[in-house]
Amino acid sequence: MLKFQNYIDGEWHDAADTVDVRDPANGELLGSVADGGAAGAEAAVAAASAAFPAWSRCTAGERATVLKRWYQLIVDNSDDLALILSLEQGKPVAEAKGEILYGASFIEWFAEECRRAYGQTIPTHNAAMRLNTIRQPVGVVSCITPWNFPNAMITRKAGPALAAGCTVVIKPALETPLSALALCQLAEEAGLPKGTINVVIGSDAAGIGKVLTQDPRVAKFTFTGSTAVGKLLMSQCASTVKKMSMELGGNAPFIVFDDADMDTAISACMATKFRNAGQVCVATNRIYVHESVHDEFVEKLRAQVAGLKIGHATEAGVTMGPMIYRRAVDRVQELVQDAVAAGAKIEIGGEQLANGENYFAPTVLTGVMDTMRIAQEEIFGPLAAVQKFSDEDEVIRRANETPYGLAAYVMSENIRRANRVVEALDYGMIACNTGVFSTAVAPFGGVKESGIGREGGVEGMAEFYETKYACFGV
Ligand SMILES: NC(=O)c1ccc[n+]([C@@H]2O[C@H](COP(=O)([O-])OP(=O)(O)OC[C@H]3O[C@@H](n4cnc5c(N)ncnc54)[C@H](O)[C@@H]3O)[C@@H](O)[C@H]2O)c1
Ligand SMILES: O=C[C@H](O)CS(=O)(=O)O
Repeated sequence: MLKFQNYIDGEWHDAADTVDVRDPANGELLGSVADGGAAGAEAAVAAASAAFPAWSRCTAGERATVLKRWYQLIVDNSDDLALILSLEQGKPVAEAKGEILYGASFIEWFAEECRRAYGQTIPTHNAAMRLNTIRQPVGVVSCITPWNFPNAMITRKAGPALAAGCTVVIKPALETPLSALALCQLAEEAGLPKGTINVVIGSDAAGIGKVLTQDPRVAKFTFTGSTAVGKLLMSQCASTVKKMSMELGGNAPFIVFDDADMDTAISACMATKFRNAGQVCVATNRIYVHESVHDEFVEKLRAQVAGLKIGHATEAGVTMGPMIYRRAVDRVQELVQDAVAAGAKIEIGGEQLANGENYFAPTVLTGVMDTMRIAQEEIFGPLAAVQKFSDEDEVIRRANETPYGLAAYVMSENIRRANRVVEALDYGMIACNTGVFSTAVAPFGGVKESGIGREGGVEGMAEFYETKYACFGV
């Protein structure tokens, strides 16, 4: 059986115990990984702390050179990385390849951006003083990441952190550790100095989390995952007043106005709803369709959903794989049953599939209401919940009636309406007439209970610096 280790201080470490990694499509054992636990996290923080002085003293150009080598190695090995990702997470290989290249783009872009970490000379308020600011890396950054994008959610943090001169400790999800370890293998080959990047795997997520959120040597904690866990980890960071960034849950509205281009709306809805079997933080969660175009939309969406090819990630032409584990399937089934019991109608799907215990049929429900669980909760599965609306003010009010505020989607060919609605929606990111908008060059993140801070763009670079103000008496 394949055995994998934790990567700490530039070395590969075994542990007394191991955790199994399985293919969610069929339960096949892919290998076992050393269970590093809290002790591993302590060692990783110590390594990152020891490596920080030298790495932060490198010039931006020196860091950029190493990071660009890492980027190129990821691109050169993207087929292998995609296969590893698909086997442990379940998404079709083509989607996994897209994630690998998307993830690599954060390393490439921030390797360049760190050269522009400018300070300021400030016009003085007092002739006897000279004022300026400098930007310095915050220090050791601890990261906890989810299973749904096991490569890109790491590089979206490690890219800017390392570029800024920080060092990182990463705890990936237990379901998908292999992608993180493969990134370390390539980081080592690229020449990232020992201790700059560390990955600790463990079944004791809470114990590892306490180290990563409470060790005084950690300057910043960055988390991507559910809002519930994010709130817990935020509270744990308070004891040492850590800088934090939180990329949390979503409940995205997808609004189709009567002046939408229907083919665009259908294509965007398919992309945002069924990518990764709906296990995406910015996945469409509530579909609001103007009453005048509702039936046409449902008929066309249903036809597209019927065309999805379900199967194993490595099977040619497969466009949707399994969900990550059984309890996720059971929860989607519960949401369907709750909605149907309250009057919703199953247009297609609505049941588990015979492909395997983690497969749920891509599903379209109509007659959904905002009061149903399916509209109140993050679905995180291949379940499209459609409801009607009558006018713009009504749908904006309904779309905003959620504690979440990550992503929203507006389908309209009317530029004036699109601008009005973008300004009125309480979300961190809004896509108009498109379904996939995430990029390294723009700030990704949410408001309200969807998170704090941004990843990507100049805002994403700033997350890993402190701005120091210096005042000189002359
Ligand atoms: N906003 C974003 O960018 C974004 C991106 C991806 C996923 N997500 C969200 O993540 C959720 C799905 O991912 P998930 O099921 O892995 O989320 P999760 O919150 O259950 O787990 C996320 C990570 O936290 C760890 N974890 C869980 N409990 C912990 C604890 N007590 N202490 C320390 N670590 C702990 C897990 O092991 C995993 O590594 C969804 O809500 C989705 O919206 C958000
Ligand atoms: O689910 C989490 C990811 O952030 C989605 S995306 O690939 O960045 O759009």
